Amino acid sequence: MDALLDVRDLAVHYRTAAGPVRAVDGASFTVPAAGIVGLVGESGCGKSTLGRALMGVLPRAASIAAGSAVFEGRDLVTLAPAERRKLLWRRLAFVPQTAMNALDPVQRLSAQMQEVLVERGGLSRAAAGTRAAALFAMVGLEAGRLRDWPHQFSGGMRQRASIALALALNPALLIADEPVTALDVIVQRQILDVMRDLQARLGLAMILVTHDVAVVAYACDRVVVMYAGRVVESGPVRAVLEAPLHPYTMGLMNAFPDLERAGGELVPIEGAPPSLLNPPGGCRFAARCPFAEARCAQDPALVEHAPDHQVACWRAPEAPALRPLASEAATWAR
Ligand SMILES: Nc1ncnc2c1ncn2[C@@H]1O[C@H](COP(=O)(O)OP(=O)(O)OP(=O)(O)O)[C@@H](O)[C@H]1O
Repeated sequence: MDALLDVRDLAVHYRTAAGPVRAVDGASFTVPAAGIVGLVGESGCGKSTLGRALMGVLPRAASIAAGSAVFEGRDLVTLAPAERRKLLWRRLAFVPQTAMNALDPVQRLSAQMQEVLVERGGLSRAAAGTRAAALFAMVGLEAGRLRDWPHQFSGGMRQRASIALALALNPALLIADEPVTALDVIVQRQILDVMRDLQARLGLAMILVTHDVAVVAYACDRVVVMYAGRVVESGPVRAVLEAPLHPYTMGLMNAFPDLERAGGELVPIEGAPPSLLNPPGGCRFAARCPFAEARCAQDPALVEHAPDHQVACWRAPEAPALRPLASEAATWAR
């Protein structure tokens, strides 16, 4: 697989009074040059931190402690800030967790577009106006709405506008952090349709950070499942979601309603991810895993179990026998 981005053993720590919080603790995965990769896991598993580390927009208390993230042949971890800034918007763009963070509430959309297109992209004002209208059309917004202020937009429209803004300078990789989380299901689907359509038309790569496995199933080509700061399973969406190898992936699939049809029993995974201040040794999911055994006290490595399908679970070879059990609510009851 030709990787656009190759993340290896990436570790990101927050400095706190109690010691380092290992929010990302040895995460490895690749992103191909085109297609949508879903980065999925429960709240607190380190997805947002990972996305922000790749973008170079970590909060002050956080820093990359180890690993690499090679994007178009250059390691984002060691890249000088000035070099990294050159990549932002042009090669690498970001849609932050709330669209209101992407949009400036005190500027009309047209001014925000101009700022990116003229100041960062070097377009003339006239060319920027044409490009802004085309970008709005691409995400399904009327060009006339460029004159509006962000507060005049609905949540879905704001999300469309922030995607248009992120795509302004034709990036090769777009990282979107929970782009549909605050929206109702119908609007979620519309935004995901826009993202899929743009991916296909423009041929770029996207990383879609989400806690919702139904979003991954609906919109993504590949999936990277994160648990407690680590990648526990990754591969093509179909392979991973139709035949999950990790009990955490199996559990996530029971815990979310399907975007396309209602119904079906939702079974939560009891408990919560461990604190990343002092992560447990061995498999980090073991404490919540209905299939944990003595050997799970040892840390399972992320290995290629099937072509292009990686998993970190000692019991992955038994997955075909575990899957039917994992779909029963009783298995997860404590
Ligand atoms: N500023 C911070 N200081 C200390 N710890 C933090 C900080 N921000 C996040 N963390 C911790 O880092 C871990 C990962 O958080 P992160 O937000 O990346 O997870 P997430 O999977 O994206 O969850 P969410 O969807 O809730 O944002 C969590 O344990 C969280 O408590």
